[in-house]
Amino acid sequence: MNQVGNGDHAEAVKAEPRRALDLRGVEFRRQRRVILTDVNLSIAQGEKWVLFGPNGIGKSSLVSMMSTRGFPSEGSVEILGNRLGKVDVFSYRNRIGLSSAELSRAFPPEEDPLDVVVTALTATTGRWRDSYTPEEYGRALELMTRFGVEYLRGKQMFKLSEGERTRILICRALMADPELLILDEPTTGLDLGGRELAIRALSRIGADEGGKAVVLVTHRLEEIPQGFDHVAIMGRIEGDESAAHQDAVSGADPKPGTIVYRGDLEHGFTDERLSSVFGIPLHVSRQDGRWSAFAV
Ligand SMILES: Nc1ncnc2c1ncn2[C@@H]1O[C@H](COP(=O)(O)OP(=O)(O)OP(=O)(O)O)[C@@H](O)[C@H]1O
Repeated sequence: MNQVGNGDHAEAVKAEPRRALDLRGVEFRRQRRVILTDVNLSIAQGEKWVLFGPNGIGKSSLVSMMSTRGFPSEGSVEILGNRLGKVDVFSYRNRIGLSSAELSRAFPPEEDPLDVVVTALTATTGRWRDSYTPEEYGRALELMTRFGVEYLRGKQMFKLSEGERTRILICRALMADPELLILDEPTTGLDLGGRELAIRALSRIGADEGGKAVVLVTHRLEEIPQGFDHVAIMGRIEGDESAAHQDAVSGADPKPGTIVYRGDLEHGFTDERLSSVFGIPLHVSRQDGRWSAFAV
């Protein structure tokens, strides 16, 4: 926490809230294709954001940068005050909780799920020479119990079902009580009961007044937990005339993705915007705090 003396008080009142994430003019290119362009997003500590968009728009590419695993081709990414590329990512990676399909492939196949959870404390994927205290293992088990997977202790990661793996990764993401929590499609592979339990747990995280910033990535409206009040909606960039893009984008490639709306969730999900993003007429509704959309 910032310590401010009396003389600094007026300054502190005027100061902007601390940024958990700050992306400016980000472009992401792979194999001469522009995947993302002109991405600008600022997330303050404590804010709960949904990153929403259709398949293949670049959500996971964005997550790779937000979680220090990818690097922008242009622009800047600042994470918890650390500029990507300027500060050693290992000095702050353990302050970021991440759950993603890409991360799930990083663990040794025979790793004990309990170790997958506890190793979040050192931001490592594999228990080498690190040792953890009984209290730390206790917390890992407590999380596994909360997500109904305590019975997986002592098993091997490669034998887990997709839904079990997903739950273990959510536990891992929460283990180090991170300042920035990034959950990329955290309900993938969960059955109806598992999905609803996960959404309930995520709603509690959304309602948490603490300083944790959360980014929840999804392409399903009905999986947005209550308590999340900001949304960044991704869509394809219109009129992509720049010379750089003409060079880089081949005829068959889709236009680059970008953020077409950022702000409060309430005003983000309109029929018009979602119809445009998905290219099909949609009607959006909200009942008992849960969102849904259907083609009309
Ligand atoms: N390393 C890479 N090399 C080439 N193309 C890539 C690479 N990584 C991603 N892409 C392409 O970039 C686009 C965006 O992919 P990304 O996985 O970020 O989308 P997404 O929004 O997360 O999709 P989904 O909702 O289907 O998971 C896709 O067309 C994908 O094929």
